[in-house]
Amino acid sequence: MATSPATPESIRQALSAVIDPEIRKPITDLDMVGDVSVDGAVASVTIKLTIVGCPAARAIERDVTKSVLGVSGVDDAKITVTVMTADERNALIEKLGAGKKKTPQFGPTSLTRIIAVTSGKGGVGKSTLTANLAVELAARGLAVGIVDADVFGFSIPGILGLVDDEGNTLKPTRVGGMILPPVAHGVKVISIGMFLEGTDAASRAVSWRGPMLHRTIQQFLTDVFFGDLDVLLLDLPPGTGDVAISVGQLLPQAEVLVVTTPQPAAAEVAERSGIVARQTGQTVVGVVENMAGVIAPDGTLLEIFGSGGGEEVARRLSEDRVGRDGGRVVPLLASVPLSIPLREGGDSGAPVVLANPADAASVAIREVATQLLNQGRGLAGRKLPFA
Ligand SMILES: Nc1ncnc2c1ncn2[C@@H]1O[C@H](COP(=O)(O)OP(=O)(O)OP(=O)(O)O)[C@@H](O)[C@H]1O
Repeated sequence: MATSPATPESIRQALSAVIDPEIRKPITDLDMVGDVSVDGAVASVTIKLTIVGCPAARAIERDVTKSVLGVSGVDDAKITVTVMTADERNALIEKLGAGKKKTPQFGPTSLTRIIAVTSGKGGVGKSTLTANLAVELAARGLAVGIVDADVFGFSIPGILGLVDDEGNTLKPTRVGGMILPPVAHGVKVISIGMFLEGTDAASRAVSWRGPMLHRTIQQFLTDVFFGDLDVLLLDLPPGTGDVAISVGQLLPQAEVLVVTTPQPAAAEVAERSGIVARQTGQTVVGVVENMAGVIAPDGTLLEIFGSGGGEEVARRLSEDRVGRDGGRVVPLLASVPLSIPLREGGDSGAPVVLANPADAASVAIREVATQLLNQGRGLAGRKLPFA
C-alpha cells in the first residue's frame, strides 16, 4: 500500500512531541518551530532557539530530526537552526509568565510541596540524600526541582553530574531576565555554585552575609523558571544560620526533613535545626538517619558511627513543644547505611538510586520517598485558596 504524503500539518503534529529539555514543554507550544515545508519525501523545518549558543541546541536538533523522520512519507529531513528575534523571545517569556511582576513562584497558595533538608552539622550526607531523593521522586513521574542553598558547601551539581569535563559547574541558560535551571536525571537544579566564577577554592569560597544570602535565595525563588513542580527540595546549609531563617521567612509553608548521623551525641545539634524550622512556622516531616551500620562480608554489623541517633532526634522533636507543630509525632523515615556505591555515585554524578537500585542505601532512600508521599502535604503555614 502506498504511504500518503507527509504534510506540514503532520510534521507539526509530530514536532509537538519534542520537549525543550530546559523549559520542559513541547517546542510547538514555545513557538520554537518556524517554517515547515514538504517537497516530495523531503521535509524542511526551521527551529528557532531561545538564545545563541543554547546548550540544549544539539538535543533539540537531534529530537526534531528523529521525529520528522518518523513521519510517514518522509525520507529526508532538512533542519535549519536559527535563533528567535528579541520580540519573539520577549513574547515567549511573557507566555511562560516569567515576565510578570517579580513575585516568588512558590507563594502560600502554590500547590508545590516544598521540603527543606537540614542538618545540625556538615558532612552528614544531607546533599547526597537530597539529590538522591529528588532523582527517586522524578523517577516516579513527579516534576521535581532542587534549590541548592548550601552556600558554603554547594555540592548538588557535582552529585548530579552537572559539571563539564574540567569540573566546572554548568551554568544555567538565561533568556531575558529568566534563568532556566539545568536538568539532571529529570530534576531541575539551581545552585549557588552555578553563579560563581572560577574553579579554584579561593574564588569559589563564599563568605556572604545575611542580606546577600537572603537576596540570592529570593532570586532563586523568583527568577528561576521551574514551571509547575510537584516537589521542590531545598538543600540548606548545616546548622541554624541565616539561610535557614530566610527560607523560613520566604517559604513558611515548607516542610523540613532533618538528616542526622547515628551518634546519639549528634542528636542535640540536629534537634536544634528542627526547632528553628518550627519557630519560623515550618513543619518537621521526619528524620533520616544517614551513615548507619553496614553488614561486613563476614556477617557482622559494623556501626562505625554508633547507633540510635535517628531515633533520638525523632523522639526529641516529637516531645518538643516549640512552634506551631510542636509536639506532633516526628517519624524516623529511614536509616540509610554507609554505602560505597552511594559515595561513588555522588563522586561520579550517577546517583545510586538509578545506578545501583539494589544497594541497601537505594532501598532506604526509596523508603524515605514512599513515606513522604504517603504522608501527603501538610497544610501548616499554607493559605487555602478560598475566598
Ligand atoms: N551513607 C553514606 N555512605 C557513604 N558515604 C556517604 C554516605 N552519605 C554521604 N556520604 C559521603 O559523605 C560525604 C559528605 O556528604 P554530603 O556532601 O552529602 O554531606 P552534607 O551533609 O551535605 O555536607 P555539607 O552540608 O557540609 O555540604 C560525601 O563524600 C558523600 O558521598
